[in-house]
Amino acid sequence: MENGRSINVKTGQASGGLTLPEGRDFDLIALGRLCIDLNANEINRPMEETLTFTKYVGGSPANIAIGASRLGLRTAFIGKLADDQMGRFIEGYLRRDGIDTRGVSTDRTGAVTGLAFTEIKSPSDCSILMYRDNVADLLLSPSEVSEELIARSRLLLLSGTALAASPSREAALLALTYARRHGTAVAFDIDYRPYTWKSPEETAVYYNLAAEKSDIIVGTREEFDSMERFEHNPDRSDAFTASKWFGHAAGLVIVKHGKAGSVAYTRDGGEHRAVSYPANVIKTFGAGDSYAAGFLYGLLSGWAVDRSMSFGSAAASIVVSSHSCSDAMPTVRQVEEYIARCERGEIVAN
Ligand SMILES: Nc1ncnc2c1ncn2[C@@H]1O[C@H](COP(=O)(O)OP(=O)(O)OP(=O)(O)O)[C@@H](O)[C@H]1O
Ligand SMILES: O=C(O)C[C@@H](O)[C@H](O)C(=O)CO
Repeated sequence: MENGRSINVKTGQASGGLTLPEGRDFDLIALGRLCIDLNANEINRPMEETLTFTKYVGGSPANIAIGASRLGLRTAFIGKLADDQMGRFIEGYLRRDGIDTRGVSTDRTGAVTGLAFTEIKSPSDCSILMYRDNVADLLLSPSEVSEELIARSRLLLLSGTALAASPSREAALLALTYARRHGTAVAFDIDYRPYTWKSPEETAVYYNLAAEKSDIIVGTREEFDSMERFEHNPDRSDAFTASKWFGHAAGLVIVKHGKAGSVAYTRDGGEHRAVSYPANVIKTFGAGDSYAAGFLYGLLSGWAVDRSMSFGSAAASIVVSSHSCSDAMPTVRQVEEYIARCERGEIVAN
């Protein structure tokens, strides 16, 4: 059965058997970094030749939270900001976007805001230069994680980079404990950023610890590979990956494959494949965050897995067709209009 651009290869329950709590004050609470993107204005050339940048709020979990809020989800954030102009810029942006920031604390030790300089050599050749020394986001401490906010939320979105260093690592693991204690669903976005970790072994150990307590795990094939260094999956099989996590708390495992689309496996045996929507791509990054926001919007709205994947895919096409990530996060109407335009053949991929 097809739903837009997703196909139920093996149908399970529409929701994949996943039950998200109802009757909470927040739909989604994100935990992780709040940073700044500096996207090159002179695109289609290396960063050595760029002179000017546009400043946006960045950080994968920040992008996802902004995307969720723009889609109408009641959204909160747990994180730590630098005590400087960048930190105040970010907090003001989140508040203006309707995101509850009472779980966001401010560092007083002189730590700084993480910067992501983005290089757009071509629509398909983009990279990110990240400055992450002494960043405030990794100083989030366990005592700054609000159990109450997590208990009042339907879903906790945990970004894997929060596990990269202490005390943020312990804060993230404590948030998972709170979520399990209060029946708050957990979506673990692997979000592997190599430069933030000391070794691949450390990455694998902590990612596996977090994933074992997660209901939904989403990542690229490469990100799942980084978690499987102690397993034998020579074919890099997505089905093998999913089956591993159904032996723990997971009910839903999504593997993203760039322009080729995505595949979702559910504990009840479902397998759903979604193709990407056409896009006039400016830059590829931001796809994962917008996909996650759109997909989680669908699940939290009670939609079936395949419909949620299709919606997330359309949101991703909108963001990769834009210069920014956070600013470009679409509303429901914008996603629906984009889908309609694609169905009328009005959008041609570059
Ligand atoms: N070039 C593209 N054109 C259209 N859709 C795309 C493109 N690249 C990615 N997408 C969509 O976005 C989804 C997630 O993209 P991807 O697999 O690149 O995740 P990611 O690597 O986490 O993204 P990011 O680059 O933001 O880190 C894909 O499943 C697809 O639906
Ligand atoms: O996640 C980061 O730190 C970088 C992001 O801010 C950037 O927008 C991106 O790469 C999104 O995928």
